Amino acid sequence: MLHVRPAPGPAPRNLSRLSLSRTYAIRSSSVGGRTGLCLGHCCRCKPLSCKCKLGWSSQQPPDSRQHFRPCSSASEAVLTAQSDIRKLFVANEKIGVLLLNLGGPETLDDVQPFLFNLFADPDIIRLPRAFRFLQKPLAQFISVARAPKSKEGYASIGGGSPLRQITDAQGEALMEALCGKDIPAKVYVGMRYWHPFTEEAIEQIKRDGITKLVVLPLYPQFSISTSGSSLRLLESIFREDEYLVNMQHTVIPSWYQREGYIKAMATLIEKELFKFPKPQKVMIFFSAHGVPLAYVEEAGDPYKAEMEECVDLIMEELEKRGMPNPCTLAYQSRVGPVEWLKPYTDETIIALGQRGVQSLLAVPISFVSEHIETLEEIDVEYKELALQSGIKHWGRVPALGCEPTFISDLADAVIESLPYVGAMAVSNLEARQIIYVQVSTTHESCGTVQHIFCSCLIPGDMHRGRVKTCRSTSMYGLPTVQGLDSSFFLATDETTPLLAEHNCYQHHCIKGAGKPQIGRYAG
Ligand SMILES: C=CC1=C(C)c2cc3[nH]c(cc4nc(cc5[nH]c(cc1n2)c(C)c5CCC(=O)O)C(CCC(=O)O)=C4C)c(C)c3C=C
Ligand SMILES: [Fe+2]
Repeated sequence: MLHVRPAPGPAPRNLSRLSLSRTYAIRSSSVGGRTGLCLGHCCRCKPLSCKCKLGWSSQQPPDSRQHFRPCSSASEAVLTAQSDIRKLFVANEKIGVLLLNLGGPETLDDVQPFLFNLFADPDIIRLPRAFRFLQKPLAQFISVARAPKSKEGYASIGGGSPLRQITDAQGEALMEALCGKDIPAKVYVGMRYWHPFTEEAIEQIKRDGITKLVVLPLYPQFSISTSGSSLRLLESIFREDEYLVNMQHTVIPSWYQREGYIKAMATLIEKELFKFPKPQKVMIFFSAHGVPLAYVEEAGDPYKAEMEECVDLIMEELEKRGMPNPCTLAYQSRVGPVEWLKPYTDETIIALGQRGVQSLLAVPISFVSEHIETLEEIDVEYKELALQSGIKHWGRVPALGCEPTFISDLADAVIESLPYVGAMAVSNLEARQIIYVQVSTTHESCGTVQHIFCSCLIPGDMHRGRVKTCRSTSMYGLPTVQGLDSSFFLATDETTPLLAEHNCYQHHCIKGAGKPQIGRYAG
């Protein structure tokens, strides 16, 4: 079935949630000793040109620790909410932002080992516990078998993935944007499957003596297979490391609903629409990277729900701008024999052609950099398929990359998360069992139920079977919703009975708990 929404679009939504962000904390752990990567210094902190009111010194001494010396007094701060945050969290602190991303092979020789790393990840190939010993042999087998096809793809886009360069540029831009907002911070890039690996970034963070860390996966929507996997790795790194145990941190697990991101996407779409002969007739075709269906249906991955909501928000923004175009959401890039999220992009393109759609604008929606699946799969394969299927006019929206509104919004997301950095004591989290929960708020005045966040992390094994039997310790959701204090919502088997009425908030267990219950945020 096609997920096609004709004009004029979805029911009106309360857009106040656009300002919501979500933060989580990770438990701490240990790390191997590799060289790390960081993106350098606060660009504006040059003598006499430093715009960071509470920023680093204008000097750049060889000892990186000195880069964090506050360079002005609190009296410079204006008494606004943001400047209060600055006063509280910037002075005498060394703030780090860790961007998490997938990573990609930089040369054709990297392709097979990169694929091995990817398939060896139990969040990518989810084997039952009893078969875990097969993970690496299987990864070896699949990576060798897939490498020739993947190499062809990477060869056709210049011999390697552009992901590292783009992510580095985003990190530089984010650092500049933070500095421009008077938050001096160092930005680090930690990739999941290729250099610079997350472990390398963490080593650099330790060497730099970061005291407050914001972890920001560069995936707008959360999936177990992407942000979840990276956060799980980070959690295992943090677990036994003395330094990391004491380093205050927070995580922004997804940010697809942020106003700046939505507006930046709408602007990119708008610009491309006007390249068509009849912009109002163009079908906006959102193509998201797929995940196996079982992730959503069995493991409770919020990816599909977040994706659909994200598309709705972008379409609402376009409607507000006078572009009530029809739109479709489909899922691409499936791998292997199992069923993935549907509708599939290729089948949808064919069906749209058969239905007489003349103009299609492809929008890559699950990733904010150009990569093999935009440059090869969409630009070459799907374009060809569309033209063969009778579609006359084809266009593609570029990935956000370093688009200024987007980067500025990421900087705001980091700043908004600062009050939550370190709010969670690691010791409180021992022996908790985590389940998936979806947290919603019900507006007393109108009765509207509004989705707030979906807690997700997650050792993968806990997704199997009934929630009540899960054994893993892991994620803790921290909703950063206006009107809530910074106490934590710990969705655990143990805390579930403790949840009691609290204002108008409800929690729903996605799996296992049946009926929605009135809950409270347990601090
Ligand atoms: C939100 C984005 C992504 C999701 C979800 C995702 C899930 C997922 N991916 C694979 C298998 C492969 N992915 C590959 C590359 C790749 N994947 C993403 C993003 C998501 N993956 C990106 C951005 C990239 C490209 C990186 C680059 O080098 O440019 C690949 C390798 C390429 C290929 O051979 O096709 C594989 C394989 C699975 C199995 C999965 C969910 C379980
Ligand atoms: Fe992928």
